[in-house]
Amino acid sequence: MGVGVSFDFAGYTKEHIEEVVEKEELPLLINPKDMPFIRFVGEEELLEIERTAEKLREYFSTLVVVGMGGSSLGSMALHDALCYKAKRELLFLDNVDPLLISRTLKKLDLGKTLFVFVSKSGRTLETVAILNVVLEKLRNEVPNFEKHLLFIGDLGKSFERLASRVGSPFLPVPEEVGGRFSVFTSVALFPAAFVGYDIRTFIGGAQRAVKEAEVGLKLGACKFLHYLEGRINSVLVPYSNYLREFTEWYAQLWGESLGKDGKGQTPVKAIGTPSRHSVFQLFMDGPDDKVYQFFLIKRYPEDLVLPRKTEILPFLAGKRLSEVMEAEFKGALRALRERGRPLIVFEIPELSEFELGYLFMTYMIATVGMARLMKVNPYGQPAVEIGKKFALEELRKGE
Ligand SMILES: O=P(O)(O)OC[C@H]1O[C@](O)(CO)[C@@H](O)[C@@H]1O
Repeated sequence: MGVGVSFDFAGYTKEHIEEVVEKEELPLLINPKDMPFIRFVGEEELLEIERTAEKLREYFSTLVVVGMGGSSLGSMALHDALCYKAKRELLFLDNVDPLLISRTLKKLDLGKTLFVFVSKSGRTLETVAILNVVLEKLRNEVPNFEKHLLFIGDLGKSFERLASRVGSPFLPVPEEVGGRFSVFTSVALFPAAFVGYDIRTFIGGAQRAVKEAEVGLKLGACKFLHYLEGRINSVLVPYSNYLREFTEWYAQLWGESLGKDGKGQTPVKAIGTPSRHSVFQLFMDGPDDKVYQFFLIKRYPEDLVLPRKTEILPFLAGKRLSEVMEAEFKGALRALRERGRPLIVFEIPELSEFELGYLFMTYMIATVGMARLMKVNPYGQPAVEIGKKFALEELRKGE
């Protein structure tokens, strides 16, 4: 088990990257003060999450997670990758899009549905708006509506108070762990446990990544060197539809953590193989302003073999779809390499809890490492707050 990472430094040697890591003393960042997310949930808390999930699974077949940004993206990414083994339905409401909310609520069997509201601050506009719509509906349509609710958030904030007022369970998130770094807290662990994923193995993968923190730090250092060369875009190309949400999670992590003080590297998402037929022309022939991260799944949970005699392309006969995928992957790497484009390659043995834990944690470590090199604070998102304030002002007009 474990994720293989190889760097194709395009202009940099392995020694060069290691020199940056050493010179800037990045390994010193691996401590709970600089990286609060490496302090994993304790056994007691883990048991509480597991027990709550187990109990609620008896009554509910569907879980709807309502949360914005870091309060749902990690959970979504994990579920996207592991959905092939989910034992319950898991849905997400992460936008106030009226059509989305209305259609989702209409199709739910409310009697069998549990809603989990996730917000560290307990004040996020979108989450609170959806919460009120759902609450009203549950109050009108199901007996003991409070049994259909669970709240996750920071201790002492409004979600804890609301949970106690309505009599619903509440799971805390450590205050010092920011939303986009919270995938190893109740935020993502509870939904994962509810649908039947092995959250201990997921944490185990992350612990391995902390032990092998030099991988994450080198990832950060490598991307930083390319950033200095003018590579202001960071492209994620997973060869699997099931890592699409991982790229969304990554976009928040990389974007919100590093996009500060006029600096930043724009996260770009491009799923292999469809991206070959859309943006690859740009990747090959456009400006050299991107650093690429490719992800190959070595063993898919399900595979299909083509017939022994195929139409139109005879060389496909007897091949597995995963082989076609790998050929596409290798072809794309070779083409970009020949153009001198910088590549980082992840070989993921399989879509499993351990590998995902490793991947999430490696990227969080890389983010903090990169932030140190860029001299920005990876935590907080002051500029986001400005737009939030203006949106509230809009809503308060005419009060
Ligand atoms: O968990 P909360 O407080 O609802 O915040 C949701 C998201 O909003 C942000 O604060 C800003 O987008 C994110 O950093 C965070 O993950």
